[in-house]
Amino acid sequence: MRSSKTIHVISAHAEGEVGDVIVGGVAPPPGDTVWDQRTFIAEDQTLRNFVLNEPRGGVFRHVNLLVPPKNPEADAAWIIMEPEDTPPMSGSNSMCVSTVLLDGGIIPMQEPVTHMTLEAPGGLVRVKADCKDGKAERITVQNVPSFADKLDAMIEVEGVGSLRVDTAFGGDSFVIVDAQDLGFSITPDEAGDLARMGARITDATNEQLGFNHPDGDWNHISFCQIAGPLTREGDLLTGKNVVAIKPGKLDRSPCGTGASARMAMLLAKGQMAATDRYYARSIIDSEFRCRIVEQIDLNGRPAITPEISGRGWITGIHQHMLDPSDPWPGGYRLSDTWGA
Ligand SMILES: O=C(O)[C@H]1NCC[C@@H]1O
Repeated sequence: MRSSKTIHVISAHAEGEVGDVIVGGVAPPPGDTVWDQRTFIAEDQTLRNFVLNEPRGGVFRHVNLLVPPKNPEADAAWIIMEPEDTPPMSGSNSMCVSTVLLDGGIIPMQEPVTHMTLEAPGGLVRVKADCKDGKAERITVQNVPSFADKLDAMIEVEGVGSLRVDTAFGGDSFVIVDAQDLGFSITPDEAGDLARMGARITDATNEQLGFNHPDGDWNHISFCQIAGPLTREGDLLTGKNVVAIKPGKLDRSPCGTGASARMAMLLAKGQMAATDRYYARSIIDSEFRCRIVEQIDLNGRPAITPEISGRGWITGIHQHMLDPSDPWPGGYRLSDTWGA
């Protein structure tokens, strides 16, 4: 057995969404900030291709690279690699990383609660982990500033016609559409159609509305959130949603950045009070428990600090290797599974 590189990975999922964590074998990428390191990874593509592409990866896989923190407040830092993007933040991936850091013994666990500050490319996130018997049982993350952007905008989507949409940022950028407007009930048998429709709506929104983060460094819509109806019991809003991730898969978790974006949008529309809670359900019926921690001002724009909470589990340990004679060191993608 021979290998020109060996990458050590602890695999995990959070409420159904895969988030592997590279814990060794990769030197920190160049860059003065974690954002600059993210940009290197996104432009260079070598690591992304190696871990995301087949035969090691697959369209369902997200991979996180632990890096030494740049911010002195942070206990750990990481870069998120998703099928299409290398994003500022990710809810399910932050929960996978927290689970691996604690259950894997990289950061000492304090029972019953461990507090950590993690540095994502998009900023610091505060983590509270409820821990018992050596297991981080629930990960609660205070996300980066989230805000509504365009409300009740109209776009034209091929095969659909005019569609009413909202756009919002929750650590990543979303177009949010009403599932009922598209005739979806968000059930597993609709998965293929939801993924294809979501990718088309994301493309149409980028062409017709666009998105610019006020910090100037995230200038497209990444995801389409197809949002089911909400029910209210007292101060608790509950609702299903599904997020289409380009080129053509669905988030199996309720999507933490999506829940953050949806809360910012609901607050802006007066459909959620700052004191309400929101339980987001996924297409496989997993749940993130969410709330608004505070309302803030983001460069003159009303924004929120969202909190998202879910569970993560380790699924295995892998060592990815590259035999020098392997003709596909960068792997490959085919549209049978990578197409929308
Ligand atoms: O929970 C989230 O925010 C994510 N899940 C996969 C895609 C998004 O980054």
